[in-house]
Amino acid sequence: MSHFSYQDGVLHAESTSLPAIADQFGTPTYVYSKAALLANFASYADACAGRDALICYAMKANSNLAILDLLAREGAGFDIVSGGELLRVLAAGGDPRKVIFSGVGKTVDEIRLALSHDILCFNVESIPELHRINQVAGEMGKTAPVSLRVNPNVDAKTHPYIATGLKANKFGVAFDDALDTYRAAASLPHLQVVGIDCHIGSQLLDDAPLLEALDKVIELIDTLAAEGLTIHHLDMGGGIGINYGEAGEAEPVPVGDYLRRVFARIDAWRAEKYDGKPIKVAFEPGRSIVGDTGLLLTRVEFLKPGTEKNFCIVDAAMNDLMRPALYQAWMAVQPVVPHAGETVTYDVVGPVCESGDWLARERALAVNAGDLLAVMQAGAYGLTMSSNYNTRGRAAEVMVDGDKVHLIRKRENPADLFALESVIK
Ligand SMILES: Cc1ncc(COP(=O)(O)O)c(C=O)c1O
Ligand SMILES: N[C@@H](CCCC[NH3+])C(=O)O
Repeated sequence: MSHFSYQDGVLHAESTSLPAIADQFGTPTYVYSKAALLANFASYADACAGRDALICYAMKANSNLAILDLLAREGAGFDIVSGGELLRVLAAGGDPRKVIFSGVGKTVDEIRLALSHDILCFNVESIPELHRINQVAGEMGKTAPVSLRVNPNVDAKTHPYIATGLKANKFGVAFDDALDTYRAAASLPHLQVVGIDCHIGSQLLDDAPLLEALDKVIELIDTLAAEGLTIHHLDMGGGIGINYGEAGEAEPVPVGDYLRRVFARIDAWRAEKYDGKPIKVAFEPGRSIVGDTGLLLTRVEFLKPGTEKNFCIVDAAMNDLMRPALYQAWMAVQPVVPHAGETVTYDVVGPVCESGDWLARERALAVNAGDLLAVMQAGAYGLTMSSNYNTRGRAAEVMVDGDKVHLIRKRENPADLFALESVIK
């Protein structure tokens, strides 16, 4: 069920009208639905019920403290990629013992911070990183729990910029080198090998590549077991996509179906080959938790007809939502109050000084200056990837809960943007 719907001809988030939000908070503003967020998390949690499983929300998708707090209260763990993200988890009251630390370039300070909070494990991506973690753990008198992120060389069949599991990608340890890398990890005194991880890419609509990766990972666990190395947790990464509403776009696999297939394979393998030994299963979903829970509310500034193209110039821009500029991503744009009128084909663009500053191309819209538009499915990789380019403050963020609206991030004002700068005296 969508938590964004037209009621009496006006687009609402739950039971709150978007024009009321624009009046109160201005535009551009990210608008999230609390009910949608909880429903998405529940689709993971329900499929994991009764199992030794952990859902580590990949907070890079949307790291607003209000979102982290709501998910932590539902029992979520977190997949982090920086010390800053760990500090956000702590600020939101999340449990560091449910934190998995991913990423190819963890610094000494970040490793120290993570060890001081006893995180669940480090997903390690190279041998030099193993040595660095071993050294820091030794200096702190600790043992660091590690998993290796293996790169199963599976084609995720997604946009090349967001595929991560191929040999040519910077991520993970090559599958063929995994055994040696595990041996290296096991030989280091301040590391404890606990798990295995893989993440092959994002916005996957079909789970076949994920299951193919799982089969390869299971094969590797068997090889490791034959060497006396027991794996206690298996991390499937994230990657399940959402429907962005483009014509002809395939439906994403339902989360529950995917998880059930993962568990079925793991159960069959454990019974047949792994002597029924326990294994915790972790998932790192990002987009499928928050993607369809948010939209970007923007107002039309000008209509600019042209000989080759017509432009609908809005007050949101690539700095607010860079997915279209960065990946040529297709995002749905809906009028907040649809009205009869001439339909014209527009490129919906922002005020930033770049030709790449567009949010949508070739869209048929009946629209006037001053109208509100909603860029849909903007809850993931929206505000977290935004910037201050052109000294534009980041958008406000609000969370709707029924007919209540909570401001969860104030709009940045220009003075905030240069507050850290100083002129040379
Ligand atoms: C290591 C890791 N885990 C999880 C995710 C979350 O992916 P998604 O938002 O596609 O679920 C990402 C981003 O692609 C990632 O790099
Ligand atoms: N940022 C990407 C997804 C990549 C996820 C990072 N591993 C997007 O907006 O689609």
